[in-house]
This record gives sequence, C-alpha cells and structure tokens, in this order.
Amino acid sequence: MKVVIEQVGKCYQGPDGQKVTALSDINLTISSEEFVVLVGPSGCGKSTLLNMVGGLLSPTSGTIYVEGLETDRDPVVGMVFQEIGLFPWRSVVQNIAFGLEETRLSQEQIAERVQSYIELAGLQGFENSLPRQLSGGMRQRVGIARALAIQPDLLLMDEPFSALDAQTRTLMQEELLKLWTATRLSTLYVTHNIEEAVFLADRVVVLSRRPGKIIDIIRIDLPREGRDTGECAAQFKNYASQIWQLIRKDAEDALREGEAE
Ligand SMILES: Nc1ncnc2c1ncn2[C@@H]1O[C@H](COP(=O)(O)OP(=O)(O)OP(=O)(O)O)[C@@H](O)[C@H]1O
Repeated sequence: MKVVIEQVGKCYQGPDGQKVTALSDINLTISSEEFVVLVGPSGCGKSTLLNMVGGLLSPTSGTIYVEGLETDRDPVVGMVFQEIGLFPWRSVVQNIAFGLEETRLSQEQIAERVQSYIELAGLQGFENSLPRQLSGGMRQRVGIARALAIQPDLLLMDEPFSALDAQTRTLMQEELLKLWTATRLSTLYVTHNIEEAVFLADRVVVLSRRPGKIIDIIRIDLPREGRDTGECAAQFKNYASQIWQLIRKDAEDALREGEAE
C-alpha cells in the first residue's frame, strides 16, 4: 500500500486565537514496503504530519490518500507512541489482544494471533505479566506487538524509543528492524535522533523549522544488515553528517533572520 501526501498544510488556532502554521506544502509518497523517517527541529510539525497520515487530524490544505488496497476500504493503521498507553491492569496478552477484540475473529483465532506476535516480539514467558512488571524496552515491544497484531496496512511510529536509555534504544532499533523485515509494512517514523533515522530508514525526510517544509529527502543507500559498522561505517557517518548540516543550516538561517529583525 502506498500513501500519497499532496500539497498538505496544517494550521492550528493558537491559545490567544492567532493562527499557527505548523506545516506547509508537504509533498511526499510513502511507497509500499518503504520505511520513511521524519527528522527536524522541535515543533516543526513531525507529529502533526504523522497524525494526519493516521487520520487523527485533518489537513487544513492539500490531500492525503492511499493507493493499492485490494478492496475499497479504509487502511488499517498501527500506531506506536513514546507514551505507549498500555492498559496497566491488562496482562501482556490482554494488551496485545486489545485491538482484535472488536473484530470478527474468534477467541481461538485471537489467542493464536496474539501468540504469534508474542513470539515475533520476543515476549515469551511474559504473557501474563502486567506492564509495571516489565522494563521500558519490553513495554515498548508490547506496544509494537499490539500495533502489528491488527495486521495494519501502515505503521506509524512517533519517537517510540526516546524515553529509553541509550543501550536499550540501540537494541530496540535492531529488534524493530527484525520485526519490520518480517512484515515489510509501509512505515512512517518520527525521531529527533539523526543516527536512528539513518539506521532505520530507506529515506530520511528532513523538515525545516516551523512552518515545517521539506528541506530535502535523503535516500539511505546502505544494506540493512550491519549498516553502521565495518565497511558501511564511514558512509553511515556521512549520511548522518549530511542530515545534521541541513538541520544546522536551517537553524543558523533562523538565527540570522532573528538578528536582522
Ligand atoms: N493542538 C494544537 N493547537 C495549537 N498548536 C499546536 C497544536 N498541536 C501542535 N501545535 C503546534 O504546531 C507545531 C508543530 O507541533 P508538532 O507537535 O507537530 O511538532 P513536532 O515536530 O512533532 O515537535 P516535537 O519534535 O517537539 O515533538 C508546534 O509549534 C506546536 O506548538
């Protein structure tokens, strides 16, 4: 399935009634089986764009549509946030099953489906644990398993690992790639972390400060296995520094404009 974002803009009403233009002129296509990462400074509209793609917000201008669904239906969207929003009173199994309860699946089918995602996410042995009995990384795995268990057409992730410590975060990025390789879902992923973006993405979309516009789109032409090590390490660094330069230049322009006023 493919998502087409055409000329999209978003304005909010600020607290004292003034207009806040969060995004303008966004043109982007997320192809089938593509992993696209959004990076950009705080407040540039990354979450806004993700939420519009997920149908939680409507664009003020432009359109977002999907192509390539076999039947004429709305796409199923799996979402994972930094605050995963697990139900504290539900076990791992019950949390993962949540999105399946209102479907036509039988109890047996739900149990089977949940078990397969427990295995995929490496949560065996923790089926009956409550969220508070798990580490942060494991809770995120439950959140990802829950999003995948509905077998979405599209996966949207908003800084899912930013609350984790550096080591857990690195491990989770690797885990996520394994899960993604098994499903190859069209994915839109938001992060502040440039290395994370280069590690995960097929393409990195660099947004400018607010109102967010696309400054550039960088295709990461590196194998997924061992992307940041060995022979790839130098190229990996080059990509990260290219993206950093784009963000830095945008921030410097902002400072200069501020001084000129
Ligand atoms: N409901 C809202 N009402 C008014 N302004 C909003 C609302 N939601 C977001 N904004 C503003 O729109 C801009 C974009 O916000 P958004 O959260 O999409 O940015 P972001 O790039 O995800 O930020 P961060 O990286 O800090 O999470 C910000 O200036 C924010 O203050």
